[in-house]
Amino acid sequence: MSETKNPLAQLNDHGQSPWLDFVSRSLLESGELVKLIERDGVRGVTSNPSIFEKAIGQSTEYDPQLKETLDRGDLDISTLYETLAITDISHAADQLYPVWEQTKGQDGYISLEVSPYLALRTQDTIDEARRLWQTVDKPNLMIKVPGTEAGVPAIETLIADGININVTLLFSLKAYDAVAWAYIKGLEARVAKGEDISHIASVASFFVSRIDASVEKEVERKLKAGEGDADVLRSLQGKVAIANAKMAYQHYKKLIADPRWKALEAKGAHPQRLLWASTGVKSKDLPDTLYVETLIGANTVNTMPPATMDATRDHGKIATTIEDDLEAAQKTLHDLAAQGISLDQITTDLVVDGVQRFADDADKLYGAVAQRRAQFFDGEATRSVISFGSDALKKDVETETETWRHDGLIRALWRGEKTLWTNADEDKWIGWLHIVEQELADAATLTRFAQHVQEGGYTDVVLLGMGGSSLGPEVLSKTFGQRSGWPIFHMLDSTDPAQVKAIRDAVALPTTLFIVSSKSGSTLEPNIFKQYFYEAAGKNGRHFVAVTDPGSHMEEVARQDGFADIFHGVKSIGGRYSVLSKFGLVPAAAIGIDVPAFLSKTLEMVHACGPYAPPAQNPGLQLGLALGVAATKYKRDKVTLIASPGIADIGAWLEQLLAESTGKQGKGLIPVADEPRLDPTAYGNDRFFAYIALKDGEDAEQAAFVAALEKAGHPVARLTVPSTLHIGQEFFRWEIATAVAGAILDINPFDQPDVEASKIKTRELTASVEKTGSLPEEKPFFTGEGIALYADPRNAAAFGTPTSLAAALKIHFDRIGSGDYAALLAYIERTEAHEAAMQDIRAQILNAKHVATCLGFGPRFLHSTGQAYKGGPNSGVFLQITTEDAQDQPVPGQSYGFSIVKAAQARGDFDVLAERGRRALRVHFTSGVESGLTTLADAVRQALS
Ligand SMILES: O=P(O)(O)OC[C@H]1O[C@](O)(CO)[C@@H](O)[C@@H]1O
Ligand SMILES: O=C[C@H](O)[C@H](O)COP(=O)(O)O
Repeated sequence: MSETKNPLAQLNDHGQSPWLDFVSRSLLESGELVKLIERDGVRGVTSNPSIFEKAIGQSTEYDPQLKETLDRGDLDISTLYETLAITDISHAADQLYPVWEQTKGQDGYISLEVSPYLALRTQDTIDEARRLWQTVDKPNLMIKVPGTEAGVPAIETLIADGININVTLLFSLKAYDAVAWAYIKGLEARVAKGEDISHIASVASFFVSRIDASVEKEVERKLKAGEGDADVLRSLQGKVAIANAKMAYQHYKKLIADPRWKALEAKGAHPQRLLWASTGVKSKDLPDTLYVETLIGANTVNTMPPATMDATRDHGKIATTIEDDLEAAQKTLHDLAAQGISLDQITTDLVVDGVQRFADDADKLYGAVAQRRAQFFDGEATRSVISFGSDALKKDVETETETWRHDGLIRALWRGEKTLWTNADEDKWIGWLHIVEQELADAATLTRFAQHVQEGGYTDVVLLGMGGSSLGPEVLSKTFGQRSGWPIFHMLDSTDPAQVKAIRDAVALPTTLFIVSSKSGSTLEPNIFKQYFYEAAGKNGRHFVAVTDPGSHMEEVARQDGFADIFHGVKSIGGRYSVLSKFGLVPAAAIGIDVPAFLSKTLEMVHACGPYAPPAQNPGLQLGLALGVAATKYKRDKVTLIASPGIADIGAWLEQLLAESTGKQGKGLIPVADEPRLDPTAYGNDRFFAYIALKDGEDAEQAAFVAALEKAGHPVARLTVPSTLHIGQEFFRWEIATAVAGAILDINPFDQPDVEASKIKTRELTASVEKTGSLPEEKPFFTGEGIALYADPRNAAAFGTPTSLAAALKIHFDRIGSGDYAALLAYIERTEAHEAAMQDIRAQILNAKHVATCLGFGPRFLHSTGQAYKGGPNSGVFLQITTEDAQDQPVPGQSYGFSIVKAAQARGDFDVLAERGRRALRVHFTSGVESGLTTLADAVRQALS
């Protein structure tokens, strides 16, 4: 060896291994790392989230790999980041491998940190470390685990697994002691299992410069405040961190002299070396090699950022120093305490701050990856623009976005942490978050089913179900339309006998496939629909399939009656979140929709809304925050849905999602779908508009109307759907948005407590029919003009003895105040003509009162908006419409027909509305629906004129 070693390379001679605290694609590809190893004796590399943020987030070095990866297909942001990081880590491991071999596993390591988001959760840290260890699969990898309280048991378990661990974020002797013992215990556990411990390596990364930076701040504060002894305070600068590290080294010596350690050493264990981390000086007043020169000693590592490494190579003074001036070090620590600065407090705060800093940098890193994903992958999933209408709402949403980012709340949502909502059982209801990937993996089942439908020569498919079991399939069938060569889709979600009969008449029974859909399997309607059509179809179970949750009553029925197939739902998915599970997909497959293509497109939105997507760019989160903040802070709780004609039916699905999820405990979002238009300036300040626009399918008038709404200062979320195949993206976006809005509203978005109440009332009424043969007598407070008016005593008192229907309606409508909504609940056949007639009546109320108006057909809406009407804010004014039915249809096996069921449902509904103190009036048509509708429309006109 003729050449003199540069100072950096001399460190090895003092028993210290220099490691590089940096990694990047160019460092590895340019041969720079190999040069550092060969020329400077560098023996390892460390990375952390901040380092990857610099490498990936602030350069274009990774663009080629990103592009190439995305060209093969979309990935979620964390997988995308990991693909890049793991490529670097593996590459670095290969370049360091010769060092690992030469030093017999003492050095030659590359460290990869577990996600900082997990630093406070033990089991997640263990799972993540194991996953990374297996994925990288290199013997010279170290997994970095924070030395937090949650990290300590993880370290013990991982060491016992045989994984090399770099314990990071250590600041205090106490924390160091805990992790040192975790290492010892982990090794002992291996010995107890008879496993080898000679190949396991670990370092304890003691952070240096951050301590001095904190002390400096405290010293400056004290000097400014004139507290303490100024000279002593000044003398502390640049000394405390080194003193603390020196004490750690003394502790290390004690630990390796402990008999428990000695026993392990005898079995070939490597000591857990102290690694000086955070050795780049943070203060410009301190020498750049300070945290190198003062901490040199046997069996230590110093991981240096490139600048510190360059400075050391250039002018470092290398000598063994770690045990120099121990007394002075002790005095420094004593002086610090005497000046009233608590090192304990500083180090405690630094752990919290360290976790947050790494998480903040990880947020930036994922943000940068997300941006590149958007740039290189034309996923189109994020095309949404929210115009807030006011700076205040915009600012509040931004503040809320920052809270969600800082506190990692979107990840809490994806983990199903129930504290995000009401701490009830929300964690049991998040299966919908992962259903798209799961259904994609099971796509073959649906392809087989589609084939079965085609081979069966079916002309018609009839879906029998309510709410979440029917609204999604309805959107899909209307959005995709009749596919040539595939059966015609029909749906029954009404107990109106005329509607039941209309479906029966519309289909060719011998070539009809019935899909009986009910998650619970116990819902009244699908059960009686099945009885009716099973009889009608000659009890031929082969023409029936069931979609239901495993073990339900419906499954039992399906088995008994020999159904052709039974498809299972997922128990952790509630009805209104089930459209992307078999509940939406079985009917989709039956009418010829390309399910895998549909799901693949949907997955792009799942990725865009994923746990690692930056909150400001997460389309579902942004929509949910806007909805939640607008409702809670600005009373803009009437979510008015406007959709392009080609996807218009999504409004009905959204009504259920929003209303049933959020309308409870006197709070909630009131969805307003398919409402006639009003002059944009005439709307109240209680509206939030959402415009779901089909690209290339926009209606010009509608688009102009939306632009005018924005101009008038209303908040408008514009969501662009690139094509009908993208409709699944809207399902997922809105599911996330609803769950988020639920968190802001502080309700459980996954239960429907008030729907049950009217079901109970209905059951009581049908039970009484069983006994007496008819529904209990009720007394109208007005009859005439072919109608009868009913109300509970409290509501009836408001009407006195009206002289006409119009007079009663006037009293009723006069009860509507600003901020209220008027709802029409029509228990009549849902035909185009009836819908048009009801929409006319709705328009009259809207034009006269300028309040939000809703229209629901019973009993369909009971499984949708019904929850919010009863459990949501008491701002609804309800007009229930019932009719004498011209003709009944029997319910096989029951003493009553559909007409009685529908009447019992309407009465049960009304009773609960009354019980909840709602303003409600029931108009009953005694001479049939057609004349009743004409009479009602006239009376409404008079009442409002
Ligand atoms: O699929 P099921 O269990 O028959 O339920 C139908 C609908 O009834 C409700 O449970 C209550 O209305 C909805 O949430 C659900 O979508
Ligand atoms: O393992 C290395 C640490 O993550 C790194 O040294 C921290 O350094 P910093 O305090 O400069 O961020």
